[in-house]
Amino acid sequence: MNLREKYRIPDNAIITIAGTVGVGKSTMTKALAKALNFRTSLEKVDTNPYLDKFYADFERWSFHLQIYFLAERFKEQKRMFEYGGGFVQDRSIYEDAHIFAKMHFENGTMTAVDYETYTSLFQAMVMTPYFPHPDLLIYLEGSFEEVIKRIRERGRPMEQKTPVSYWKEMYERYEKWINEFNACPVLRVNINEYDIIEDEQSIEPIIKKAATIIHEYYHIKK
Ligand SMILES: Nc1ncnc2c1ncn2[C@@H]1O[C@H](COP(=O)(O)OP(=O)(O)O)[C@@H](O)[C@H]1O
Ligand SMILES: Nc1ncnc2c1ncn2[C@H]1C[C@H](O)[C@@H](COP(=O)(O)O)O1
Repeated sequence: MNLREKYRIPDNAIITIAGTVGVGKSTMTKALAKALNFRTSLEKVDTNPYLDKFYADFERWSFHLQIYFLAERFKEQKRMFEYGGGFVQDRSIYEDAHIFAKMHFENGTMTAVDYETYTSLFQAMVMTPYFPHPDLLIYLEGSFEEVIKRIRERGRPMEQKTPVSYWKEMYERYEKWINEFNACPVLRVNINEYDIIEDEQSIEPIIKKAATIIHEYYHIKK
């Protein structure tokens, strides 16, 4: 019996992993999908045609990048729906709009017209009754120092060149965002609570808590 069966997580569930850059979403996505025998929906960084350009010049490329991410995540949403669920997704579509696009607009690195265009497209695509929200959003959180350490150790060149103040602002925006987020049920997990790199079993208590929230949610929805 796998952990999905043991904790009676529906085989059509969609679980999204959220959190700031470097906190451990991709690592958790892969480990959780493996433990549940689910598919993954991963954020592809290496093939993103705008990401390097964006980090070199926010003002020039922020709109292009947001449109690209929106399209990619929407296509992934469609793929998950077509498979009938059973996915763990690396980052939610909500973070694109409510963290990244908003931050660049408020910092003047996305124009008001571009932000308005982006927001109206996001709302038309996502904020509708037809858009299937995840069954659970697992929010990963840890200290800012640990997040920075992980970004440094991972060593993506464009992220190394970005000032620490950028990551600090994003970290603070994430904390505020998750306190107000209510589009679907949330499980908050501190990154000190598990170590799936050293100990695969440490994911089981997280699955147990996830199952409890999903069961409560299904019960309420009935
Ligand atoms: N539980 C963990 N313990 C130690 N290091 C971790 C853990 N999870 C992730 N990492 C490391 O932190 C870095 C960022 O992780 P990643 O999953 O790529 O984050 P994200 O997808 O949130 O940007 C990677 O180098 C990864 O190996
Ligand atoms: N919507 C986004 N806008 C700007 N930058 C973004 C967005 N989504 C992801 N990113 C960046 C941040 C990182 O450099 C890479 C991958 O994110 P990660 O949290 O490491 O998975 O893309």
